[in-house]
Amino acid sequence: MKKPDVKVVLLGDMNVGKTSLLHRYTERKFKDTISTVGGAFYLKQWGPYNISIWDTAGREQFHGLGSMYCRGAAAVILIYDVTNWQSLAELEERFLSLTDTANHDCIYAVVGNKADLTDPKAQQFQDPDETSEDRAECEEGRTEPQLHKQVPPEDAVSFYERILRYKGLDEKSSLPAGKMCFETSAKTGYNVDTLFEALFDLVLPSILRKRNENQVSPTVDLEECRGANNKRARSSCC
Ligand SMILES: Nc1nc2c(ncn2[C@@H]2O[C@H](COP(=O)(O)OP(=O)(O)OP(=O)(O)O)[C@@H](O)[C@H]2O)c(=O)[nH]1
Ligand SMILES: [Mg+2]
Repeated sequence: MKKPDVKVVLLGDMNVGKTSLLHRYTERKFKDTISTVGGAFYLKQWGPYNISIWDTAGREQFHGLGSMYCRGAAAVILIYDVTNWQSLAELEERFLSLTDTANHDCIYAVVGNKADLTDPKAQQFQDPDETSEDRAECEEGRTEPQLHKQVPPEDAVSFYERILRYKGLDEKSSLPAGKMCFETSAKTGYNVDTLFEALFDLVLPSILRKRNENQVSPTVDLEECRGANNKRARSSCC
């Protein structure tokens, strides 16, 4: 298996659509999901780089695993459901502290999913890479968005600003909220490529730094090491 250059982690409460977003991006379809157990990852080839995208479980019982999944992350996508205000509150109360193990220069995106339920633009969007069969299935029962958006975009922006404060980052020298807050629909594909690809571009410096560090760090010749250890072992046993 190829070695990932960087890690991107999806975090958020159960049912917000983390797995569906990953399916939409990687498989170009919206399919049935079952609540994630533990976590799972997908390896994405991005030009010459390999990016691992980690899908985590939102259920309370797996909460303890979150900080393990975030260890060494170059980007964390914090996902809420636009029709559920509590899912945004949970990001701050339960999930933000899990990112303490992420890289010091980790990038954060705040994503309101299920925009198709509230926004005609997101509802009418068509993923150009979706097969006609998958699209027909998705179109079934399509009606005008009827649900009330419980989370206005300004609340997501305020949350992003609080993330920067929590991380001790200066707002002026950090990526602006306007660039890091998204509304998506895993169901129609609205903004899904935009989200992942914007992040991949932004983690590029992290990838290059890591590759550089690997090049300059002294390499250890295992064969030579083994030889030396054998010699030492031999000499100590006599
Ligand atoms: N309308 C609509 N429904 C969605 C969207 N994304 C996900 N869903 C539905 O929301 C439910 C939960 O989706 P999942 O992707 O399993 O949610 P999750 O965040 O991975 O949940 P856990 O694995 O339990 O943490 C499923 O019924 C999905 O079909 C979306 O963009 N629009
Ligand atoms: Mg899931």
